[in-house]
Amino acid sequence: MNNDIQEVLFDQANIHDAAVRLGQQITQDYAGEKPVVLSVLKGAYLWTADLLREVDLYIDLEFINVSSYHGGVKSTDEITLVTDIRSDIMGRQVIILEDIVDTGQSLLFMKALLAKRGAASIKVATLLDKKAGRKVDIEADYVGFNVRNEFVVGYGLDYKELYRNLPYVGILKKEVYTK
Ligand SMILES: O=P(O)(O)OC[C@H]1O[C@H](OP(=O)(O)OP(=O)(O)O)[C@H](O)[C@@H]1O
Ligand code: HPA
Ligand SMILES: [Mg+2]
Repeated sequence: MNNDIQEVLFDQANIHDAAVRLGQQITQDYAGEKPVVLSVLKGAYLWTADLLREVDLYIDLEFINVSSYHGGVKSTDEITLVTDIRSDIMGRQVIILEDIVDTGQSLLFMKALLAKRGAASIKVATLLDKKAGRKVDIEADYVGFNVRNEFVVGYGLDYKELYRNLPYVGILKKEVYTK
């Protein structure tokens, strides 16, 4: 599996530093509040575990599963709500946890859904921000790292459902998905 990686961009130590930095910011920004944290499956599973252990707040943790890439390297431009949340978010402060914001379409879909359901505020904490990939005008509030316009895998991010268990984020060799 490691042989399919062209370059390691962020290792475990880098990611831990980002979790500490963002965890402290979120703890300060939401002091005295009890936000709902919405983790976006599957990609955000490791980021959720690492970031939230650096957040010193009472939080409600919820999971939502939206899918756009369906395993490939390109957004299908069609967002599917695979599993919805069960709790009522009316009047709540919501923090969405993403592994990556790329075209921005998944995020736009979720923000619209949460706004329609009456969330009081919606912010986004993403490990990776691929600004060059954007197709819609949307930004994350908390960003671990900016990433260049390459297809990356690892630490939750997949290609054909594989590589999510790599302990780092790296660029997938092009030959893996062009052959
Ligand atoms: O900004 P976008 O272009 O919408 O891309 C970002 C989203 O796409 C990926 O999810 P994917 O659809 O691959 O589902 P997964 O998390 O289960 O892999 C990623 O985990 C983000 O949720
Ligand atoms: O670069 C990426 N890698 C894996 N999944 C993704 N989903 C959006 N962008 C990416
Ligand atoms: Mg994916």
